[in-house]
Amino acid sequence: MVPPLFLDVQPDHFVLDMCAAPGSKTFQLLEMIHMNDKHGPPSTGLVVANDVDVQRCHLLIHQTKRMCSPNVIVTNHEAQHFPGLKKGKDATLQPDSVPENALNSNGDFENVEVNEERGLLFDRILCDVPCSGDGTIRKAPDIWKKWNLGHANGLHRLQIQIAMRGVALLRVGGRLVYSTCSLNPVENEAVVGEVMRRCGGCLELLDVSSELPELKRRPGLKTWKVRDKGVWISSFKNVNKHRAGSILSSMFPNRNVEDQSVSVDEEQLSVQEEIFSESLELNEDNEPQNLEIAENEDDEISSFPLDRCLRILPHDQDTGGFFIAVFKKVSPFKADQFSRQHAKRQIGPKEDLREVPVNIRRDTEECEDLVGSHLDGNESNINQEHSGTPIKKECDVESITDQYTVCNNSKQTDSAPKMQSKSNQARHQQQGNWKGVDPVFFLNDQSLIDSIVSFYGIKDTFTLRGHLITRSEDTSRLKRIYYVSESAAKVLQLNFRTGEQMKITSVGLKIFERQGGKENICQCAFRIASEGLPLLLPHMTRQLIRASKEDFKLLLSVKAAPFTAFKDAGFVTSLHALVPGCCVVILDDGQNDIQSDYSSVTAIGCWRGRSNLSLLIPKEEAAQLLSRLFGAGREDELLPLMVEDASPTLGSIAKNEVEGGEALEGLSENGCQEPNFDKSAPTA
Ligand SMILES: C[S@@+](CC[C@H](N)C(=O)[O-])C[C@H]1O[C@@H](n2cnc3c(N)ncnc32)[C@H](O)[C@@H]1O
Repeated sequence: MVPPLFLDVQPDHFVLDMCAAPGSKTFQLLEMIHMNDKHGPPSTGLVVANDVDVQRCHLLIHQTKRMCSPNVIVTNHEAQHFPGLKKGKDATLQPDSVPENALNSNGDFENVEVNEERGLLFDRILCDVPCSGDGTIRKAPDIWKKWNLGHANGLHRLQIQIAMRGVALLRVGGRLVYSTCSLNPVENEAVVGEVMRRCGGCLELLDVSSELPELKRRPGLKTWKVRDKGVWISSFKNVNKHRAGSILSSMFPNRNVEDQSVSVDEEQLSVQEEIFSESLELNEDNEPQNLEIAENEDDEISSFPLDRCLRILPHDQDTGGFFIAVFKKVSPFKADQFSRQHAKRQIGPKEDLREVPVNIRRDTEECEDLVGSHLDGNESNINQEHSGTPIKKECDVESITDQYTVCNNSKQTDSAPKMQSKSNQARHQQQGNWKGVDPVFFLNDQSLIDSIVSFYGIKDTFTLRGHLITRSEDTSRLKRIYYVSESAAKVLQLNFRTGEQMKITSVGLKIFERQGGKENICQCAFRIASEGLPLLLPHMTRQLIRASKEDFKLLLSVKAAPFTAFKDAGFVTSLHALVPGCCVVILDDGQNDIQSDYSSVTAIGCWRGRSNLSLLIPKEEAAQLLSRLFGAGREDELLPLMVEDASPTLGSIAKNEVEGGEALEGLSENGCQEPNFDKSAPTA
């Protein structure tokens, strides 16, 4: 997908994807963060993927899990109120949760660039905002049936809010991409123009004409009209005062009509007419009607270089239609850049009330937190279907403080009921059974960590302390342990220190799982989770074993086999040498230098019993691997062959072993199947 390609993401970047679900662009961003992992040190970057909709966050989690990345945090916030993680009075410290040597005298990680004073700023931000979706009509024709003008007009305000919050959270020098899959200028150029107007000189609209030269694009519009109630309106001054709450001055090319010095660009207008020629025949209810053009035709033209925006038209290269604008933040945002006077002169009556209190709060100090709130406090007729956004009432003007999170923070909401209605809170967090927020605790149990490190022989170069998190504080009942990158750990720490403003729905790569009921026969209570195996493998020095193709195939086919079933005598000897418990079997196909390049290694988590070896991966996964590696067909077609090949006594030996009390009980925690020798292997 195109918008992330204009972000120029590097592996050490902190990236925020503000409206991320279902997550196709998040996946791309993660790929970019990890692009050097195979041949260099692991990424120090981070992707924070956010969406307001809890159900859609599920999709997002599913999508990001495919990447098996410890460098991602999924959050559930209104993007326009995404928390800045600055120091708050409810901050709860977890001083013991990170190794002391990892902290500097301020209690931060060394070299940390996130801290309570500055909050969390991002190098790259993607604002793929909710939109009317009219650019996707070819692939989703239903949108056309439901489309009406109100969609775009209703979303305009929210789109500005989200983009402004993005600017506030962007580091100076950072890039922000604003994108929609709509071709309506009200959702596109109008938003870009308004954001630039509000940000003064702190934001540059980049000319990206030399980037992705193969992409056919059209320039952004500099002039357009706004349609409302069957009328095309060319200037805010022509808006009926009863409509001024819905048709905002920011929807027009130039708020400041007195400053108009440029004449109408006929070419631009004709492009717009072409795009909207169909809609000229329809009213808001999609019914044909006679067009009425507003009397006063003072067509406005934007003074911003909006032609630097990109319009991707479906027929240019057989794609959907979409819009992209690429910004660079060149200096910190100052409140006085969007002065009270300027605001009063240029905005409509309703906006006036909202913006003044914000702008007089801080005159000259850096005011990053304020930008996103300019338009808060007004009713919104957002179309929920297209945007995926619940229709909502924003915070009151009184609540616009520099603590955005007051409106969103679940902890604070109870004590500040006026700031966000309970029903609004519930809508965001309690869709379905899932509350939308997962507790996060750093794992501090050093003896537990030591037992894991020693059992798997984990090298010093792979630090676990400070990187392991859990969902429960009680380590005796702990079921799963997750690994987070240093970048994610920093942000989690900052989140604790600033009062857990960030509502986290998913973080960490599952790396260890408790061995259900096997503790008495195993020195280590935790086995390796398959998601975490690729990360851990290069750092393991024990419980590793290599199998020939033939033996690997056998293992995948039968899922559990006695040691005697394997052909390679060296493999059998190594099996005996392993400590009972979880181990990793690596496919030794003679082609890869396993020691130096783990990236293309095939390895699976297994259980080394007293005298048999069984898989610790789900049956389906084993079947897929079998088919991918060996082109093998269905399991039941394959099994007799394998058994014949392996040993005539395979089934009976395995069965006896189980009956003899070997612990091979269900591996339900990660969905693995309990080996069932009666079903899977014929007895001799
Ligand atoms: C255009 S889709 C994003 C598509 C996504 N970037 C991708 O590539 O898969 C817009 C998303 O914005 C979310 N959304 C709507 N309003 C939001 C808000 N106020 N804050 C954050 N997300 C919002 C919707 O739930 C929806 O998932």
